[in-house]
Amino acid sequence: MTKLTGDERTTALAPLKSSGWTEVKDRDAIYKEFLFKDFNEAFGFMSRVACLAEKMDHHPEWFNVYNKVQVTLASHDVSGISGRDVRMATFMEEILKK
Ligand SMILES: C[C@H](O)[C@H](O)[C@H]1CNC2=NC(N)=NC(=O)C2=N1
Repeated sequence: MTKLTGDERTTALAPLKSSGWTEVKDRDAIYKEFLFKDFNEAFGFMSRVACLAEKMDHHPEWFNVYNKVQVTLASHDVSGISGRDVRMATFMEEILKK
């Protein structure tokens, strides 16, 4: 995996930022808080992302309490944001629509 920098990073993050993702202050990572109807919905979301995470060998940092899922995405191997983070965040946005 390759760390995204400069214009490439800006371009890749633009659509995610318009979907509510923010850049983490003290590290090169992106963050979003998802709110669902209830725990069942929240955990269903996490289950689907978990399947992708295993397939991609790329894992979110996340915290869940009841209907809330707080997600931080970063690529540890490159200490920054890679295309894998963009792909995973994009997947999360797509499954919200289903
Ligand atoms: C050994 C294993 O393939 C690596 O540690 C993978 C696992 N999952 C990962 N997840 C994330 N978010 N970043 C990584 O760099 C990463 N690397």
